[in-house]
Amino acid sequence: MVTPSQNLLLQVQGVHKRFGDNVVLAGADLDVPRGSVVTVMGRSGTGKSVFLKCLADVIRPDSGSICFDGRPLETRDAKTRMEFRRRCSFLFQSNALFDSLTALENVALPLEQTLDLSDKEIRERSLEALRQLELEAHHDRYPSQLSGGMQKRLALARAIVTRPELVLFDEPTAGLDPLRRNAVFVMIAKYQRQFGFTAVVVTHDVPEALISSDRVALLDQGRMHFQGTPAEFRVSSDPVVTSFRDNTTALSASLTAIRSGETLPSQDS
Ligand SMILES: Nc1ncnc2c1ncn2[C@@H]1O[C@H](COP(=O)(O)OP(=O)(O)OP(=O)(O)O)[C@@H](O)[C@H]1O
Repeated sequence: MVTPSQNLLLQVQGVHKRFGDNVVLAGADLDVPRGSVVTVMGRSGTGKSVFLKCLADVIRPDSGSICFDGRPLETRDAKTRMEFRRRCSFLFQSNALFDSLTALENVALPLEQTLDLSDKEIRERSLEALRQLELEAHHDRYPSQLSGGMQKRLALARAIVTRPELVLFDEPTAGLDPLRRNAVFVMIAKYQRQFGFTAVVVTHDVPEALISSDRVALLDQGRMHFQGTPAEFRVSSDPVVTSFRDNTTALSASLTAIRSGETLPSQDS
């Protein structure tokens, strides 16, 4: 049983999830202080997305406890789960925008689904969200008529239009080039400060995560091997952390070399 902490918007303890024989989460914990950006890192396939979906109430854990604002998720009835959906938004890897809807209609959707507002109020609030993300002039465009960065901003406008307290970002930079990746992290930091939401981000982009997060966590073999500040992560002597850091540094060096046209030694040599 989790003892709720006032300072924590989310408290995750001992979450287990398996799919058949595949044990993905084996007792994962995470503390998310109010108003902070917490980034979960880990190797590919370690279960970061599954973990985030458990937080979003999209996947139900087999066991463990997830407390949102002091209330355990597992005991919530339909009404309070609806309330949770209003207070929490999920930004999908793929943006999950509807191609057949305009920017304005995409942003209006969560308002129509979660709040009892008039058509006029929905339009005004949707336009306001577009304005805040500097997209108002494009309100009648379809997602395919927007650039990759604008689509990301549109997805964020849709995620914040209900004024959520918690925003969950699943690989927000997936498929973007390095410049656009930086822009996405800047965007998250900027709007997190502007709107004051709490953010949990899942990413492969370790250098960017270490710069832009208040806290980071490392998921490995179903558990969080590390939780702390980026400064603590940089100097941690935990073997799992050092191995992850070394691999990331090696990968970064290889990518820099490829970008600058150097020939890399063969993997076989
Ligand atoms: N709905 C599902 N049904 C069955 N297995 C699933 C399901 N969702 C995820 N998995 C499995 O859970 C494991 C973890 O997947 P997940 O997508 O969470 O990893 P990840 O750490 O986010 O990976 P990546 O960084 O490559 O995106 C994988 O083995 C995946 O096949």
